[in-house]
Amino acid sequence: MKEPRQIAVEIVEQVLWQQAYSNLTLNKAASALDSRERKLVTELVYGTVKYYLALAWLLNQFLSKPLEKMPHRLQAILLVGAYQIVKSERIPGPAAVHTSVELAKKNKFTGLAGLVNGVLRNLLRNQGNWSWPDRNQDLVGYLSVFYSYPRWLVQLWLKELGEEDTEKLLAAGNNIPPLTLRTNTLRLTRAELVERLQAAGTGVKELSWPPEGVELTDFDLLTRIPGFAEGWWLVQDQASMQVAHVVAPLPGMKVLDTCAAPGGKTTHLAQLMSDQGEIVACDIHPHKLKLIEDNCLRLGIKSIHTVLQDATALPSAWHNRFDRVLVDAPCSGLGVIRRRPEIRWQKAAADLKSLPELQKRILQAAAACVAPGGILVYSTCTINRQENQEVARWFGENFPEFQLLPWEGAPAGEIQLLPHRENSDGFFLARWRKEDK
Ligand SMILES: C[S@@+](CC[C@H](N)C(=O)[O-])C[C@H]1O[C@@H](n2cnc3c(N)ncnc32)[C@H](O)[C@@H]1O
Repeated sequence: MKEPRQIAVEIVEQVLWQQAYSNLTLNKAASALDSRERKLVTELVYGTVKYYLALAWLLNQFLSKPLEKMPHRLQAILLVGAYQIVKSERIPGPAAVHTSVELAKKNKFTGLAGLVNGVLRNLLRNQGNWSWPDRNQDLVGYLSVFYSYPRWLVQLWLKELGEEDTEKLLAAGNNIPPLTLRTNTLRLTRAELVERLQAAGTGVKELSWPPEGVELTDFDLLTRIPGFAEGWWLVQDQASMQVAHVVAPLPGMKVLDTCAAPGGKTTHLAQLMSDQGEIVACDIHPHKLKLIEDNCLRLGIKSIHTVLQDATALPSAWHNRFDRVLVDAPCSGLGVIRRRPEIRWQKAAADLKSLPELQKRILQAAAACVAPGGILVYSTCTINRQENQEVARWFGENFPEFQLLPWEGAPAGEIQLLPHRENSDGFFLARWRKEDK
């Protein structure tokens, strides 16, 4: 059986240099660990991946050869060690140094164990005197290194949000997000869910909004929380839970969800419709349709049927047919960085370029499917004007038969939710009504 720090180092290596997802890789490793070990590995992986740039910057101050020139496994050992010294509040510095030296030896870097020892000891000794890029000389460099984000992303947000909001957003993206569940109100009420979770020893509290939302305050492993197989709940962020309420479908309606997998919002729509009516849930990837179907089965939903469909080319037979149409578009995901810290390293500015074109094509196809007097909602989980406000503006200019339709909290008919303001994921929503001919 491998020890937790060894597991953490291996996962960090896979996430930083082999494009692995931290949550999936962690889940796979987690089942073999006890609760204490799992918490440690989770903290080390998320913390090290998140603070990669800041930790590399600090390590490089005490290395004669750049960190980036070392083998990935050795870099991972040094980074995990540095994370424990720089950011972890519960691991004593000397223990972090000692365990990192042992890891270097176990991973066949015996000749470099002295270097690991020296660098981490130096880092520890200089606590309180670490130097960062000069904020006055190089604001982008400072924010990028201190908060550990790529330069292009800091530049993008500085341009869009200004210095104050950008700095708050960068800090919020490093916070540990709350774990929230949506009650499956087709099976039980929120009060019943809270009662049953508490009876099983899970710490839980009701969210002030939306009415189905609860936050887990104390739990061990998600899969051990009662009610998963019984379909009592689904994991969903508070911002994401807003979307179905903005779509606001009624029982008996015809609803089209153009980009529906894995089914978080589409199953929420079914709940709000008391599972009465018809929801057509499309996705372009066949394997993802299965995720929607599995969720429907677990949650006991019958009103959703899945269709393998490219949303840029929706069938003409669907034109003017749907009372509600949701476009929860493929996007850059910059609003969910606090949940998936590797997004910041695995994406590049160039990856964002083609998205607005795709989003516009989907919106255009979706607009044709809205029945007269029906409602169209556009949402993304990103913070990037080109994919959000710009796409919404383009739509408004090119589809005059649609009028922005405000809702409580969004008097302009569109809203950008920001993690540092709402303590939720970053989300964008816009809503229009099609004229009633
Ligand atoms: C943001 S996710 C949707 C999340 C989903 N609405 C939920 O709440 O669980 C975007 C989805 O769009 C799908 N997608 C990407 N391009 C598409 C296209 N051209 N047509 C239909 N679906 C597409 C992706 O496979 C992905 O599942």
